[in-house]
Amino acid sequence: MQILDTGEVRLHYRVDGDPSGAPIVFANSLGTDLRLWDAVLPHLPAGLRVIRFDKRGHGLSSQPPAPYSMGALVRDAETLLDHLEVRDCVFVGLSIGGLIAQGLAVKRLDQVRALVLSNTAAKIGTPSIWQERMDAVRQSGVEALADATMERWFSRSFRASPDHLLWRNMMVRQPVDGYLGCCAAISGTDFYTPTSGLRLPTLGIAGSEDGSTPPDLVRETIDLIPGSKFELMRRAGHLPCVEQPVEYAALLRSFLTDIGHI
Ligand SMILES: O=C(O)CC1=CCC(=O)O1
Repeated sequence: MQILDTGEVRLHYRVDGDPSGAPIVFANSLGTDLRLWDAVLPHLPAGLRVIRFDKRGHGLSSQPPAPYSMGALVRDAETLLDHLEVRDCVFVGLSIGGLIAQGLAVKRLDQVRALVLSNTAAKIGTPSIWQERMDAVRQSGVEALADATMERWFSRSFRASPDHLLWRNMMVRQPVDGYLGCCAAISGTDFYTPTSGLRLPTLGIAGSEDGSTPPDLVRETIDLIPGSKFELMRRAGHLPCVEQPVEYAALLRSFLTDIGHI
């Protein structure tokens, strides 16, 4: 377990794989921690330096009081990558992790050479949707959202298996400030204009049963970046890396090969 104290927040991160390999960085979604990628890692090509972290207010990172700004979340990733002396990484961001990915690519092209925008968009939801969620959490805690969230996160077939309950547990154990803080950051983010200016290899991944960022929404964002590629994972929800880790890793492998990262 490793911790970086940025002065604003203590960030929990993990580095696996080959310390001198080509870097790949994973940023997870609202209500999940870096274990989101556990099942994908064993299926990644050998020789990568694999970096994961818990964004502020999630997992084992510290919990500054809500609200957070997207600028702060991007700065956390930037500070961690500077600390680890990462240049030219492939940054894989899922959902809010994909917003962080877009913000970081706009700011630090020296750190990011390619993007994987998974189950994300340039703008996710509307301020009124996020306000409703924040009100519910303030009143009744994160658990109040859990059942509805499972329907957005997972396909019908995955929800029929008890495995999805582990992810429900992960979600309800996230600190209230972390959850609220990230809702506020998402609510205040519209990256359509900056993302339209990005020129770097990009892979978009969507899940056919994603109730949070449906395929058309993901595609609309991916199409903002010329030359990008889009993959639809069938029978998967918002977290295809959990439901279909082998297939998800295969998409990453093929993208990494295409761009000459491995
Ligand atoms: O909870 C959800 O609906 C899924 C989600 C939206 C943004 C994010 O990071 O996760």
